[in-house]
Amino acid sequence: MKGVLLVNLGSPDSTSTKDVKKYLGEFLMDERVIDVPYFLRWILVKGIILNFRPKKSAKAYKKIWWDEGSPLIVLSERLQEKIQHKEDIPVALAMRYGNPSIKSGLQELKDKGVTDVLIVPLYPQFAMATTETILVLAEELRQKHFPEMRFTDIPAFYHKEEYIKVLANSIKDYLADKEWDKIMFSYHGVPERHIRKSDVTKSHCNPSDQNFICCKTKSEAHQFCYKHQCYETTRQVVEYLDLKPEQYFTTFQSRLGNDPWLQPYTDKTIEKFAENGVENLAVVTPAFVSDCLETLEEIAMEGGEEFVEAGGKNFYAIPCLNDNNDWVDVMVSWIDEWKNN
Ligand SMILES: C=CC1=C(C)c2cc3[nH]c(cc4nc(cc5[nH]c(cc1n2)c(C)c5CCC(=O)O)C(CCC(=O)O)=C4C)c(C)c3C=C
Ligand SMILES: [Fe+2]
Ligand SMILES: [Fe+2]
Repeated sequence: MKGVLLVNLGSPDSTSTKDVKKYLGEFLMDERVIDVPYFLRWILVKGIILNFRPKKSAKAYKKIWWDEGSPLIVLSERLQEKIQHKEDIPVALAMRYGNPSIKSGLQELKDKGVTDVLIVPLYPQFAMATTETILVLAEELRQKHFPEMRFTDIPAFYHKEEYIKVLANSIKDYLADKEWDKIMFSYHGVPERHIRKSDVTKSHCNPSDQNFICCKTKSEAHQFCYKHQCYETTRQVVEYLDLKPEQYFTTFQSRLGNDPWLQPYTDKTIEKFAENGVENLAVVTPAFVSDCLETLEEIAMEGGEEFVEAGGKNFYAIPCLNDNNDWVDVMVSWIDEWKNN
């Protein structure tokens, strides 16, 4: 029997510093997130980051937490429920870090008699810190606990026409009654090193190149190049919306530590735009399928404040696709395509 496992990033169980510390410990000890040798990672995470970050992050989580729980989890649950409503095979939800775990999601499917699982990482663009770590952990769990199961996965869908269409229409609908000068496409950042590590050609990607020569040059590296896939998402959306070059800009947010991350940085660009006379700025965050700490706090709250303090007037944080009905239909069509094959 066939079944589906949707997988998102995950959130702490609550906004207590203790739960946030536990969650960040699991997240940041992942070798595909902080990709340094184990001993160095242990010192960095357990010896340094976990001593100050949980308190700061817990404060941020408190600002966005809902009565029902973490927005990321609640919105992922709503998506799963709507998909399940339209599907006749079991659809389960799991998180890469925290709860519900991938192991519990697979167990839930197993209990319903599922042996053939479609794993759907809820990330439009591939990154080793997101898609890859989900697939690696799922395979480890399969070998250890679910050897009778067979897995297929939905690869990064940043270039799929139907995804671009729902994303572009969600932007258009949200901004329909608003006056805006520029749309910023803000993607979660990754260290430049991650881009080099994921380059299957070992020589194509140049993550610090601000002219995107490598991203525009056709290469098999693009199948796993986060930077290329982000710019390609922007390119296809602006083409669909028929935007002029001066009406949009791509940036990267949420950096951690002192290594070089993908640039230009969102926070610095928001400030620069306001200082240079942009009055009405809209921000869309296409690396996230569900609204979360990084969109609700870092962009909508912090970014909005920065913009106004630097002289901007109106700041619009465009919601993620969340449980948008057209998005649900696209997901159902991809599941059906696999199911009927
Ligand atoms: C080295 C650190 C990090 C990498 C690499 C990274 C990549 C990455 N993350 C997301 C999506 C999300 N990240 C979220 C929170 C978050 N991310 C990091 C660090 C890295 N992310 C931290 C420390 C945190 C925790 C919050 C904080 O302390 O600031 C979230 C939100 C989770 C929530 O509960 O709402 C998401 C979603 C992507 C897509 C990505 C690479 C492409
Ligand atoms: Fe992150
Ligand atoms: Fe590139």
